Amino acid sequence: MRGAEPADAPDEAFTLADYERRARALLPPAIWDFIAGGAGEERTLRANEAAFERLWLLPRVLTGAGRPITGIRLLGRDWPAPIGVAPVAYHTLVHPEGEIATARGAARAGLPFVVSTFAGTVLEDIAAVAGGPLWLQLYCFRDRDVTRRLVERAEHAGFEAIVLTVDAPRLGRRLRDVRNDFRLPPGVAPANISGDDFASPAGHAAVAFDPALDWSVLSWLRSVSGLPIVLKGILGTSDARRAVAAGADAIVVSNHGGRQLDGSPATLEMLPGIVAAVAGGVPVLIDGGVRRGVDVLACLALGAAAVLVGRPVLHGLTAGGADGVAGVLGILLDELQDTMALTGVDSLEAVDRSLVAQREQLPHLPLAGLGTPPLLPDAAWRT
Ligand SMILES: Cc1cc2nc3c(=O)[nH]c(=O)nc-3n(C[C@H](O)[C@H](O)[C@H](O)COP(=O)(O)O)c2cc1C
Ligand SMILES: CC(C)CC(=O)C(=O)O
Repeated sequence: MRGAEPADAPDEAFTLADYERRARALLPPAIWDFIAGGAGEERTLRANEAAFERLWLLPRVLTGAGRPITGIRLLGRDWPAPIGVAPVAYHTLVHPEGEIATARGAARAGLPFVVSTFAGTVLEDIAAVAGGPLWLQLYCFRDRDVTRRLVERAEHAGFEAIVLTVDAPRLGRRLRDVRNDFRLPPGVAPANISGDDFASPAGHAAVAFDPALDWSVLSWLRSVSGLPIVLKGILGTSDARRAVAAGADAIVVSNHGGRQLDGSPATLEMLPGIVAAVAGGVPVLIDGGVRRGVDVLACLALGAAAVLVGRPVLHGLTAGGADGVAGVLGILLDELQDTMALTGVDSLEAVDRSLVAQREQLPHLPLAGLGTPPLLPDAAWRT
């Protein structure tokens, strides 16, 4: 239960949870399930959000902090806030203008948009309305010509980075979709790749995705594009180190929103170890379960350079097209500013690990010592 919540879909949305309820009330159940669902028993899906419940922020008082400044610089570009739109397939499932409306909504905040390989609208059309950095998310297909053409088109259209998804040799077993025998509705299809039968996302991935990718894919990608390469789907420290050694320009700590390996840990739990392993070598982004400004600040306190947000953007798009996307991102940004002000910091450089504590590690709380393994093994807390 998140705060004072209305029982039904609210008329006005003040939180991302409000947008989620509105979207659920509007979408056909099988489409809702495709978006909301995860793999297997959805343990990882639940864990992503639950991990944030285990962290408290520790406010500092009388710090003299003024108006919060949320801007960051990443891969050579200024972002007005450390928040971007995660790559999500088929925005046309929930709104006829699909990614065009999403790009317009993100543009209002000037925030970046990572466009999926499976976008339902044309890359060049998205670029024409975008207002912040655009990155292309890439699935590497068995057919490297199809993959290469997609990268070349994106580069030509002004996309600024390639986000290679590395956690999907095939799709995870998403039981809601299996039970619903989920198919894309007529009129929803990828707009930037063609020739295959895309109706069943899992069936298509099984035949089209390269199931045997290895680290050499990075040098192949370098041979076809000069754009920065971001690896999305890193969850372990050794893979994070390997990514830096292999020349990745950034990584996204992600479990694909709990849609791939059910039983893998929450991204927030893995973040501190990965940040330590990477040791400043490349920026570390994170996605999975970010639903509030407090969650954004918690990720930054644990060393993330920025967060990506997936499902909430689709909820906004469902509820109100470009306005809804702008609404979702605007709420996150407002909440981040509130959180910074109330925590006593006015710039993101001032955000560090001393701002968070794992609730089980606070000795004076009744929950202390109940056996939950520490999220922050070497966490310092201030009392
Ligand atoms: C409906 C849906 C479609 C997705 N499509 C893609 C995709 O095409 N490529 C990709 O790398 N990740 C995809 N993802 C994963 C997201 O990029 C992201 O990792 C995840 O949604 C983050 O978690 P959140 O939804 O809790 O914010 C998808 C997620 C959802 C919910
Ligand atoms: C069409 C799918 C391959 C998109 C995806 O990555 C997902 O559903 O998680």
